[in-house]
Amino acid sequence: MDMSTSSPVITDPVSISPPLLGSLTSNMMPFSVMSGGCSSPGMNVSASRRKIEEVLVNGLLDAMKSSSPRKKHNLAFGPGGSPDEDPAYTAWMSKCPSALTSFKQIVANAHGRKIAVFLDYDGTLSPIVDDPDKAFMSPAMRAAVRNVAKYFPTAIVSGRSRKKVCEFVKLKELCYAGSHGMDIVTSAPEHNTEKGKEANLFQPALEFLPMIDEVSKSLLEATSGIKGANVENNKFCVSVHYRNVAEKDWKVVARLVNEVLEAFPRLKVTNGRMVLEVRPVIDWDKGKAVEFLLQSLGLNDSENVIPIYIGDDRTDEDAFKVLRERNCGYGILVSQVPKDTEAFYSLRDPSEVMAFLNSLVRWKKHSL
Ligand SMILES: O=P(O)(O)OC[C@H]1O[C@H](O[C@H]2O[C@H](CO)[C@@H](O)[C@H](O)[C@H]2O)[C@H](O)[C@@H](O)[C@@H]1O
Repeated sequence: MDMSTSSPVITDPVSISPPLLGSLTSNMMPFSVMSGGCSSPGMNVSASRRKIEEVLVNGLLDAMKSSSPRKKHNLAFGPGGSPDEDPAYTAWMSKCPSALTSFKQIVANAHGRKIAVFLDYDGTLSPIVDDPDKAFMSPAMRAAVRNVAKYFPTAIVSGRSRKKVCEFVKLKELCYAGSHGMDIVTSAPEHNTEKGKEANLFQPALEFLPMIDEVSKSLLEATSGIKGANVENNKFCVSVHYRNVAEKDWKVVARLVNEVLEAFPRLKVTNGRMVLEVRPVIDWDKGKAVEFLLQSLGLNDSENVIPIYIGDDRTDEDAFKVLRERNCGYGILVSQVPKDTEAFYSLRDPSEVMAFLNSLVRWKKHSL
């Protein structure tokens, strides 16, 4: 079932951990053996195991199907169509209004306080494209981000490796958190309010580096026969892209990822936009990365600092949640379809993100 069409509000699936398979199967073994009916207990064990594997693979497949409903909705609008024609989208906008039309409200609280800007990369600063190596940022967007960073402490928080996202963004005046926040450099000196502090490197999953290399190779090998599959090593996590894989083969992708992950109980799978993300099971995400950045940049004073986080993906929800729970700042979801979100506001696409960033700069210049 394609969940993207079953409900007007899309609930992003929770992470799926194939390593669960190990504990589930070992717990179930005695039951399978004792349940009898089959002459060989071994056969029962493997039948149970196969059943559980099937459940996990199907769970992964459901998550894959629901992870990128945009195309379908765009098609529904027809050529030149707009989300405004979709009543579900209009209803959702009343809960998660446009950050552009709500701009005055957003900055109303900011007088005398400091705004800090956090930006996701793919789907936020660059449009989603078929080839992950070609997700370039436009020069106009780069200029907008550069200007924002002149006036506000600014960080990119991406699922990409830090190196790759730096190569795309090409701006020195920012902080970068790559690998979903597992690789952070705080090096924007003019915004580091803790004077004299050296640029910091923070890598909470350092011990996983050899494991990630290994799993990346295994995934590459396992999926090499699937047309359109693409494995991207993001240093502390690995992306298995299926955007260009025929839908009939998605289950094979799910099965192969599941099989590879059986040998890596300390890794888990989450899903993004047409991508399965393999990462360490550590308690670290983009939300934790934002907290870390606020702390290390001397911006932890929730009375006087307003963090704004803009992102489009399931992984950005962790950051939106942190801001909501701290009761400080705003999450802004980039989406053209209604989604369950912890964000307060929304923007439709990277062009609206650019307009919002430019508005922030204009507002700041006026208020100086
Ligand atoms: O946290 P982000 O900066 O948003 O990174 C999340 C993933 O983004 C990239 O994949 C997504 O964008 C690709 C290019 O537009 C697209 O082809 C793919 O389908 C999307 O999932 C990146 O390639 C992944 O490694 C990141 O994890």
